[in-house]
Amino acid sequence: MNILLLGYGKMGKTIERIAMERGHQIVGRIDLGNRDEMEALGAQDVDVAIEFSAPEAAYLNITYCIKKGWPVVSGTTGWLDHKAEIEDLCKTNGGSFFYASNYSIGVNLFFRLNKQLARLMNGQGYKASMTEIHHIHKLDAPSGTAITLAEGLVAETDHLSQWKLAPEQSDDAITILSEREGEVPGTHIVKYTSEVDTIEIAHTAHNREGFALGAVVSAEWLPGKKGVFGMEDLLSHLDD
Ligand SMILES: NC(=O)C1=CN([C@@H]2O[C@H](COP(=O)(O)OP(=O)(O)OC[C@H]3O[C@@H](n4cnc5c(N)ncnc54)[C@H](OP(=O)(O)O)[C@@H]3O)[C@@H](O)[C@H]2O)C=CC1
Ligand SMILES: O=C(O)C1=N[C@H](C(=O)O)C[C@H](O)C1
Repeated sequence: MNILLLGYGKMGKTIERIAMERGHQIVGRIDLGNRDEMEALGAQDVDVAIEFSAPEAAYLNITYCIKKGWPVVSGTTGWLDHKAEIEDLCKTNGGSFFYASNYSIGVNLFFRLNKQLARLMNGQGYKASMTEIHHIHKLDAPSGTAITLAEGLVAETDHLSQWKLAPEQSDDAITILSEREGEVPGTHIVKYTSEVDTIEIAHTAHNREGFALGAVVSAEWLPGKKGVFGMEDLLSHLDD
């Protein structure tokens, strides 16, 4: 496949390597300085765009791809206030849009475990909290993954209705603590505490390979499908 990379930083470069190892061609590597190269590409030049850029850039990048008729896989976090607009645009234009806050298979299994644990813990008198730890270059907080975990947990917990970023807190919210340390690729911890004990589950990424492989597999899956998709569509075979 001919893949256009929108965002050529830590993730863009890892995705490039994995995509080439899987036999794909990279037809453009776009960052802030060379957007004219993207504008020179026609509808037929790109089979799929993979977008890992920055919170302030994602909305325009994805909009551009959809209007150009390119299927687009995005993993950029920190812009989801505009996701409903993108979904509408995709449907209106008959486009193909795939989004995940985290493309790693392990994290997507962890999302399911998180919801199962939340169902078990509901009404048992524990206080839930979450910690996410990432490298010091990360622009957004909390992480997109932490938001997905919090939404899953809140949906399964009767007395919770929202999340808050620490130090903010309230009785109806799960608090997310965001820590930034060195070059940590991504760690997420969900914790339940009572007066007598603590139960916690954690996912620790050792590098960016899992995120990048998931994005490339999603990009292989998307072309030819119309609409808005996510990891639950890609991984639906896990339910069999
Ligand atoms: N969903 C997932 O599984 C994962 C998501 N992410 C998310 O992906 C995003 C990127 O992460 P990462 O690669 O680590 O970040 P980097 O900062 O390493 O790379 C971001 C890249 O985007 C480029 N960029 C900035 N603005 C634009 C623009 N307007 N158009 C095109 N490119 C632009 C930057 O260019 P320049 O250098 O010129 O500024 C840079 O090359 C983040 O939002 C992160 O949270 C990360 C890992 C996994
Ligand atoms: O910025 C990162 O690095 C990561 N961002 C994603 C997020 O915000 O959840 C996914 C992963 O944790 C790495």
